[in-house]
Amino acid sequence: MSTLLSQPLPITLTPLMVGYAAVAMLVLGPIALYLYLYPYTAFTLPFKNLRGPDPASGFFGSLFTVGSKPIGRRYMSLTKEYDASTVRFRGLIGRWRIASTDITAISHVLRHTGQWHRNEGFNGLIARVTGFNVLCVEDEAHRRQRRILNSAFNGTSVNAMMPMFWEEAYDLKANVNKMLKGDGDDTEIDMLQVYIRTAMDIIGRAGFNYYFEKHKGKDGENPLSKAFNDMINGMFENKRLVIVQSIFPQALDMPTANAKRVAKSRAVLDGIARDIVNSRRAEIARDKISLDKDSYEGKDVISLCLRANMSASERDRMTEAEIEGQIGALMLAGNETSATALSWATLHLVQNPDIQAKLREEVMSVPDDEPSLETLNSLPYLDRCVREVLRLDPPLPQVVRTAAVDCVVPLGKPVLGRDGKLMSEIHVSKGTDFIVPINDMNRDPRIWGDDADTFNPDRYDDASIPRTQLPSVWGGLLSFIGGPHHCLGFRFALLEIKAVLFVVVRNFEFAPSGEKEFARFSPSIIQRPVVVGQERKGMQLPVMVRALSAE
Ligand code: HEM
Repeated sequence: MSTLLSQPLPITLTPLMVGYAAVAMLVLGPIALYLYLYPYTAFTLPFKNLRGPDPASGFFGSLFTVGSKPIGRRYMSLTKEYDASTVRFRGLIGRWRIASTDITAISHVLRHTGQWHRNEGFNGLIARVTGFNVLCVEDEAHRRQRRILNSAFNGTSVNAMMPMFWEEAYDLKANVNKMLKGDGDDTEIDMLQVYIRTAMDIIGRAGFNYYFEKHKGKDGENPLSKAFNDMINGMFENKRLVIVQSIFPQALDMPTANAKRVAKSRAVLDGIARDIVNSRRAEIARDKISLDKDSYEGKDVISLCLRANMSASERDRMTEAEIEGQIGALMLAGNETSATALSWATLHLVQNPDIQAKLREEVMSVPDDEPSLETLNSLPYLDRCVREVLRLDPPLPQVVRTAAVDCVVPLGKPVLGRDGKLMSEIHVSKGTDFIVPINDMNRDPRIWGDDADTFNPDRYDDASIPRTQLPSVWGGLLSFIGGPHHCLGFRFALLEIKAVLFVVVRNFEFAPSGEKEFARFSPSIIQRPVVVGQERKGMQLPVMVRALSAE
């Protein structure tokens, strides 16, 4: 038998036969792929009994059907339409997704990080552009990185940042004053750009003791922010490319102009990150900075991580590349999120002059320009306004998790399946996406009251709000999510937002600029304000600003 098998087959391949085989593969390959992606996957889907829209397109599935639903009500309206808190629909190229407003299911998915990873395509993309940092690693690597990073994001470390938040907030005030016309009139200012600059300066100082302003090149640009922005634009500018790259991160290895641009910027970013980490390490080694000193120096995230790393056991340490990778992570996670939240806050204050006046009255009642942390945190209306902004306009409107293994998701309330039977759990196959609809849950009238779509900081006067606890790390809101991947920077973001709002509301008055209407737009991960009719200009927040001291 073995001798027979080792004999060459008595077939001689002629060029004609090779040609036929190639044609057969070209014809049959796509057919086989089609049958696998569509009828086969649908037939073998363990949750095929769930209700949901039938795919409208082979390639896009139901994405347009889902995308056409109003923002903030996207998944809520689907679940209403199909009378089931959990629905299924097909996404891109045959990939099935589950969306759920069932709190037990959401909680389960967010907490079971061994079974549910962040979207693998997205993790791959982030890893390629910023390295293997906390934003894109899972399981043991995530736990290890997070343990070290926690030392920099705990309450004590973040509270120590207060003086720096004040300095940056007053720097913002000086910048806005420079932009104002000298005659005391209102001036139109794009406050989003103002906040982006401030948030970047804050993350530079707090994250890695780096001053963007001080490190400018001959062209007047900061090389780190230039490399970072080039990389992000390279990733997100072309919407079609974003889709391709998030499914196949390997697309960034192809020698396209875009991929070369991203790789070039990544190399610059890596080089600067290495220099920054080396400088922070040298400072620690020289003991130039003592943590006891009454200064912010030496308390930035990277310095604190380096110190925590030194005292950790070898297996618990972050590698050199991982520490350097946190710089990109901080710039990615900590800049636009806070800047966007501040922009939404400003827009709500513009659209609600009574609320703006009430908030101003409160912040003006504080005698000190730079109140203590305790005083800032004890301002009830400021707290309610921040809470309401993050509820109604969470910078991340949703997060997606992907099943890393075949698993089961329990439901708090059974749903009626297509076969008319009740389902109390959902069996899920590896690779299925699960959407956590932050936006929708933050606007659920059952939790937040009948006026959940309205900006109303007074809703928290009612101690029974929120009526149900979401799996949340702060304020009962899903905005920073809950579970082991909850926002590492939530304390940081809250203090930053409060300090900046305190300063801007105390010093400036905001009013609408003409008849502009604003809309919510999520071209990538973050939901930003755009001006209706000027969507091509991208995110912006042009509002009229007047200095109060000029009155
Ligand atoms: C209003 C501002 C912010 C909001 C609404 C926000 C929200 C979120 C959300 C929803 C996640 C989970 C993402 C996911 O797992 O898919 C997240 C993760 C994260 N955020 Fe924030 N964030 C904000 C500001 C910040 C700031 C200022 C920093 C840093 C200084 C930061 C650092 C991080 C990090 C490192 C993670 C990854 C945590 C992990 O996976 O373990 N965030 N954030």
